[in-house]
Order: sequence, then structure tokens, then C-alpha cells
Amino acid sequence: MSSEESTKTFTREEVAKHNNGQALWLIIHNKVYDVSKFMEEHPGGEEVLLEMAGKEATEAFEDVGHSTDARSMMQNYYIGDIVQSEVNEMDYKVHFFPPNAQETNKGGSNFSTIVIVLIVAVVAYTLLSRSS
Ligand code: HEM
Repeated sequence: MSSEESTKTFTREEVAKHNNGQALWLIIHNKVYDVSKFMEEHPGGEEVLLEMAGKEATEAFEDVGHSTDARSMMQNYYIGDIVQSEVNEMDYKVHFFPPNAQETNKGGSNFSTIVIVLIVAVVAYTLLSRSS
């Protein structure tokens, strides 16, 4: 029943076998897309897809700055995920780290605010105690 159970997984080697005009698979963000039927309709042309056929195409895909339309279109060609042991962790970090980074940053700026307030308090105290 759950979507996780029905999600297929592929090794990078399996994906690599689909690297031609008949069967063209791509790996984008650790997900596998079968664009065999989409190739001819691709606004960017079939050559660029053929170049990345059977391979990791995340960088090439992101470099183009595909629209949100293109991103929702991708879902029609999604056939499964890369097996957990071959997931590109860097990719995961690039896309999931920023929210955490923001939180850390927030914490960081709170901390520096406290430090600044403490320094000002110490300076003020020193000045006040000298003048009396
Ligand atoms: C399932 C995968 C893909 C889908 C659904 C897709 C879809 C699209 C769409 C809808 C456009 C029109 C512009 C836009 O809406 O952003 C486009 C343009 C383009 N795509 Fe893709 N694309 C895919 C994969 C790729 C990959 C892997 C590459 C690179 C190897 C690529 C290279 C390009 C290029 C060069 C353009 C032309 C950009 C321009 O003329 O400004 N695409 N793609």
C-alpha cells in the first residue's frame, strides 16, 4: 500500500545500460527517469539528453536552470530511486542542508548578540566604576 514499498530501486550499473536512443534513462537528484519517449519532445533537444544517457545528469540539469514546469514534467518520467548504497550524499546535502544551515546561522547570530551585549556591559561597568 505505502508508496515506499512500491518504489523501485536501481543500481547505477543498471541505469547505465539504458544509454541509447531506444532506452534513455537519467539520474537526477538520486532519482531515475526514463525519458525514452520524451527525448524528441525535449525543448533542449535530444542530443543533450543522449549525452547524459544512463548517467548522473543532476549537474547538467541544474546548470540549465530548468523551470518549475520542467520540474513537474519530470514526474511523468520518474521510474524509481538509486539504491541507498549508491545515493550521492553530496546531492542530498546540497538540497537539504540549506534549511539547517539557516537554523545554525540564526543560533549563531543570537550567540553573537549575547557576546556583544556582554562586551558593552563590561565596558560600561568599567567606565562607570572609573568615574566614581
Ligand atoms: C526529465 C528530465 C528533463 C525534463 C522534463 C526537461 C524539460 C525541459 C523543458 C520543459 C525545457 C524548456 C525550458 C524550461 O521549461 O526550463 C528544457 C530546456 C532545456 N533542457 Fe531540459 N529537461 C530534462 C533534462 C535535461 C537534461 C538532463 C539536460 C542536460 C543534459 C537538459 C538540458 C536542457 C537545455 C540545454 C534546455 C534549453 C534551455 C534554453 O534553451 O534556455 N534537460 N528542458
